[in-house]
Amino acid sequence: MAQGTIHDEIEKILVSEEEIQKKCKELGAVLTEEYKGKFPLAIGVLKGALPFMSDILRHTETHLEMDFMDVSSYDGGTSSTGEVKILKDLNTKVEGRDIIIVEDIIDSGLTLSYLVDLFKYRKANSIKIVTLLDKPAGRTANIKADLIGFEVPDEFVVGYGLDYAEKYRNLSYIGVLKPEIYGG
Ligand SMILES: O=P(O)(O)OC[C@H]1O[C@H](OP(=O)(O)OP(=O)(O)O)[C@H](O)[C@@H]1O
Ligand code: HPA
Repeated sequence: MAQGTIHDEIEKILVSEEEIQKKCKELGAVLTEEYKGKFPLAIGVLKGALPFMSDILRHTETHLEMDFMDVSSYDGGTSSTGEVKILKDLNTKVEGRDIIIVEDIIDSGLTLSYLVDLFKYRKANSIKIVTLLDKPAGRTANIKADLIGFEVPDEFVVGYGLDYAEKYRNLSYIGVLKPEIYGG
């Protein structure tokens, strides 16, 4: 990796670009099987899920519709505020639809449990959760994903959609920042 770039700010890589791409292919094939003959609504949770949504759905070989919701509970920091705010709602009706929620990470689980309750209330026919990362040690809400890419340890991770203070989303891998980056 080139010196003098954002890569210098990464202490270690937890999941490489190659591992992520291989997993997107595998998970896409699972979705292809599960939604054969159906027309699911894939909902990406902005902004973090954007790279994963793009990569996994390119390997999902069935008709599907895409929409996005922007919810936020981290306010740029490293711990959840505990309050989920809708910043942008869907343009699509959820009633009667088979929903695939695409997330980058389940940490406390608050974001997803809020969304699952919302889509149940809006009368979805079925709801499946697909997440690239699962951080079980962070969990406070009782929620599990149906499809998980990788389990990560109890550390704040960045890259491939995941940010710290809105930065690092453009890395092609998942890593942990050097401690001095949080210093100031
Ligand atoms: O399980 P939780 O503890 O709720 O954490 C997971 C959520 O937190 C992050 O989003 P954030 O609110 O930071 O918004 P962002 O995707 O725009 O960065 C992440 O992208 C998930 O959506
Ligand atoms: O570990 C994390 N990194 C970035 N964003 C997050 N949102 C929840 N957990 C995380």
